[in-house]
Amino acid sequence: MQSEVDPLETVLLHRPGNELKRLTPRNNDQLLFDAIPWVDRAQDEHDAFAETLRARGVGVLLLRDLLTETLSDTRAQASALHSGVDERRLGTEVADTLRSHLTSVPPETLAEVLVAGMTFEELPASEGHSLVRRMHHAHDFAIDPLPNLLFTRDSSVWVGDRVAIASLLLPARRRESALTDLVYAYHPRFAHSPRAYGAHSAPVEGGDVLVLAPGVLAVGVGERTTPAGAESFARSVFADGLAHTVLAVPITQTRASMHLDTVCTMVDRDAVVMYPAIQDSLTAYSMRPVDKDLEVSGPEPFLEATARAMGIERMRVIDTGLDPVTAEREQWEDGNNTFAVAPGVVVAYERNAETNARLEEAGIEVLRISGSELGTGRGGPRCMSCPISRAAL
Ligand SMILES: NC(=O)NCCC[C@H](N)C(=O)O
Repeated sequence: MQSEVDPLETVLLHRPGNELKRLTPRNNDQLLFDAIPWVDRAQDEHDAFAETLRARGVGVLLLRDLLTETLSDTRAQASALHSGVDERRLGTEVADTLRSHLTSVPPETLAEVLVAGMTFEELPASEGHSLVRRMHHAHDFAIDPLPNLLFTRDSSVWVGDRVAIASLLLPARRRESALTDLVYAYHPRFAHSPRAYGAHSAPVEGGDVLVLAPGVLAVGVGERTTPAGAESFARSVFADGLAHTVLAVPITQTRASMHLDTVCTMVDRDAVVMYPAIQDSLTAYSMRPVDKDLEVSGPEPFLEATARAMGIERMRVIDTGLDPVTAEREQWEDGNNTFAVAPGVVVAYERNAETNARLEEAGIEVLRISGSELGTGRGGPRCMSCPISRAAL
């Protein structure tokens, strides 16, 4: 992975499943969804997204399949039970019973529990006495569901030939990286993939990381990725020789702009689509390696810093030219969260008609998908995809 826009070869997606059926008006805020999705329709939309990618020759890997295959390895199973069964929540009696039950189930069932979670009423029966069982409500979660696993972008990031397991900030998402970590550690397909960064480091989420060009990364710093996360990530990629410049890009700490890719994505080798409201104010600090340390300069305008680091004359911004209200509406609905499958070819939600029209006027091919249900989790095509390999041109 040398750039955001090189022709996509293989991508990791997660087809949403029963974990979405756990969302209620009482828990959706905490589980980071803005509405209650219609699950069958969300699955249809996701199938169409995967088919759009396959039709372009992309190899689509589904996280659920990889996880099930991974869990046939007993070391992976032990590690999954360690991260999935929380003794602090369950107490020793329930935790022991649950662990021994989950050790005896087939890998598909274990994968389902790890992804869709388990309520107290679904716990296996036991002979022992437990205050925990008596006092918890039947619908409380013994294992939390992971509805945001859909957004595979955020829990791991490939840079060059290395995979970095992201360190997710919010409790509702933290366990996602334990699952991706497991797949990369034990699935035969990834057996010898070298690692970068690690899930226990300072917070960095994949939606904040843009691979702008060979050796040049941008990392959004805002609601999810912290300054410490951006700096440690930069130190780690410099130590591994994966980059010569990392740009730390401050973004507003709001839900609308939770990651850098909600306001800016690359659509061509030298072009981005960007939320107009931030175009003139976005800045970047440049980090470069010097003698085992790093040098920090800036802040300076984002577009100048990126062009210089990439060695191009200027970064083109597809000027959506939208009036502020339409721009705000389409940004909220992930209009700027496009997913490049090749230089100048992106997948985008069809509902953002104005942004898509401007992209086409600028010569970008837009592959439209519907996302009215998928979008209830507040993420677009880029958020829902983790590119694993792109053809280096
Ligand atoms: N890269 C992204 O912007 N991902 C979208 C994540 C949405 C998810 N509901 C979250 O709040 O983390």
